[in-house]
Amino acid sequence: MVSESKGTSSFMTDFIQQRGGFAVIDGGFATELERHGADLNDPLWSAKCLISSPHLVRRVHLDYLDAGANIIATASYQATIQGFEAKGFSTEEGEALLRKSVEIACEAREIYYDRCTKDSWDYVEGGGSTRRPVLVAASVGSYGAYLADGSEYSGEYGDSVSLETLKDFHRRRVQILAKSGADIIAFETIPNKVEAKAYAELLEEEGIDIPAWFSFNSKDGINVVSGDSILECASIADSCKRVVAVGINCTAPRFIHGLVLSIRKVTDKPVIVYPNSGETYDAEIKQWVESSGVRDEDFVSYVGKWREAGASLFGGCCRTTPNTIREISKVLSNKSSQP
Ligand SMILES: C[S+](C)CC[C@H](N)C(=O)O
Ligand SMILES: N[C@@H](CCS)C(=O)O
Ligand SMILES: [Zn+2]
Repeated sequence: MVSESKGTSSFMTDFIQQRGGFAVIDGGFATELERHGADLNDPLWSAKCLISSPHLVRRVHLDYLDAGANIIATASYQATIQGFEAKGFSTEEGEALLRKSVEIACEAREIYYDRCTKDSWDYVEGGGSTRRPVLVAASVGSYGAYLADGSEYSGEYGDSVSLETLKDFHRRRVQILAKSGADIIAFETIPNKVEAKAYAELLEEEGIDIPAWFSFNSKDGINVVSGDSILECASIADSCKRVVAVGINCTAPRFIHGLVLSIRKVTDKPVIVYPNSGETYDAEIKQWVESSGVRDEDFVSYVGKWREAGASLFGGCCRTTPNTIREISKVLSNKSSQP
């Protein structure tokens, strides 16, 4: 969609500007799959549904579009060729499943557009009728996500996993997703500096011609989960010309404000935030535990502050729902219409 580097660099700022200064991302994808009855106790986690229930994947995308999302992320967070091969699929079949994750999201977008037109939900701008544009973001989870042991929340891969190992691990998936019809690649829940570096080098070496966002996770509001400095991590993202937004996801809401301020110190690129509910993930049982009592409403009440701190893309991650996204959309639209 965007092939020139100039086009890539202004891709997200233009999108945000056209939307009125902010954009809304979707919420917990796996969470909504589970709400519809999916059992994600599997090494592929949410990506299992690409095989077992693609109709549910499409349904979840539509739930988030109906809730007001401007950007939907594909079911490929834990979809890797290596993971599919471990299930007995061929390399070609694994590659096809990756493409399918984007195809389903694009289908959902078409259904949504079609409904908007038929139901006249579209809005009128400059006299002509138009519809809310939606971006499809191809999700790429970390090597730790593939390990399926929750190590995207520690970022500790051991000494045997080098920068080159990580680049080789992600290379083919990134190549496939870049040519899949997605508008942007969402590198999410990045737990450490070396993986950010691997992504940045891959984007460059492979001449990836669609934009990307880098989103890190933190459990103390100061560093990313591995203990690496958020400033260093965000600087890697800032230096990579394909990266059009930098931020934080799958992190407790109470840490977001400080992290946005830190990221702002090292980049002028749009800042993206999509926190989780504040609960903790138990990888043994693949369940979220220890509710901190953060409710959708509490979460949403922080959004204005995050915007003041310099963020412009907002959504939710694990354990957030279409309700969260509906509330975020409402809060932001109300703020924008205020004098
Ligand atoms: C973002 S976490 C909740 C994803 C699931 C994890 N990688 C696992 O497989 O247990
Ligand atoms: N977007 C992912 C989770 C990232 S932590 C999913 O829900 O599949
Ligand atoms: Zn998450």
